[in-house]
Amino acid sequence: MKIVETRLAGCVIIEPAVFGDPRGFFFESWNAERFGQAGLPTHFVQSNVSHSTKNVLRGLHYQWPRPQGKLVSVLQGEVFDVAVDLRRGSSTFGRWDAAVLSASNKRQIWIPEGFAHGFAVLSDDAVFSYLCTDVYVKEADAGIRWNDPAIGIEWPALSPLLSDKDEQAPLLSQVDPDRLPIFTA
Ligand SMILES: Cc1cn([C@H]2C[C@H](O)[C@@H](COP(=O)(O)OP(=O)(O)O[C@H]3O[C@H](C)C(=O)[C@H](O)[C@H]3O)O2)c(=O)[nH]c1=O
Repeated sequence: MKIVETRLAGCVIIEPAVFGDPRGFFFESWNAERFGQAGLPTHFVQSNVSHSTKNVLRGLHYQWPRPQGKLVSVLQGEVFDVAVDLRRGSSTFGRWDAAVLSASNKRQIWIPEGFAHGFAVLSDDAVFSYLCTDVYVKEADAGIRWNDPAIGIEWPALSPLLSDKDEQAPLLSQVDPDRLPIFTA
């Protein structure tokens, strides 16, 4: 397992050790002991799967209170995956980073609690799978606008298909600061 730092404090890309043979491949998508040794989470409480077609953009979502850390991966297709640090007090507050995750590159991203997360589908369709460190709490579900100029995410050229909720998401500047996560080292 290889860990690659991103521009965002605490957010890392994980390249699992992949074992190929004439039958196909095998890799551990999560191992509490190995993750613990790497300073990554050893406990998840919810696993999610979503299917999306080309140009679908889901995000940018976060949960506060009850923030969710997410270990995300792509089981089918390819996505442009984005994290934005929304933690008040973080050295990388308001900054974004992204990575292309695909079934073929098998890369994962660990997105700590307090980040907004989203992705855009680059392939014909994509199956997205992720583990969360807290459960979904509808009342705590929140989001910011995918194309907020103050954040300046450099999305691939696409005309995104968004949910109504995401279409209407606020700009970061429109969010009550008390509604934003707090950085905890
Ligand atoms: C997230 C979630 C949703 N739901 C229900 C609520 C809605 O009736 C339906 C679709 O929810 P939503 O449109 O919020 O789904 P996504 O747009 O895929 O949201 C996710 O997309 C971005 C990429 C994320 O990182 C979050 O995990 C999550 O916000 O599933 C649940 O029952 N449990 C859940 O954990």
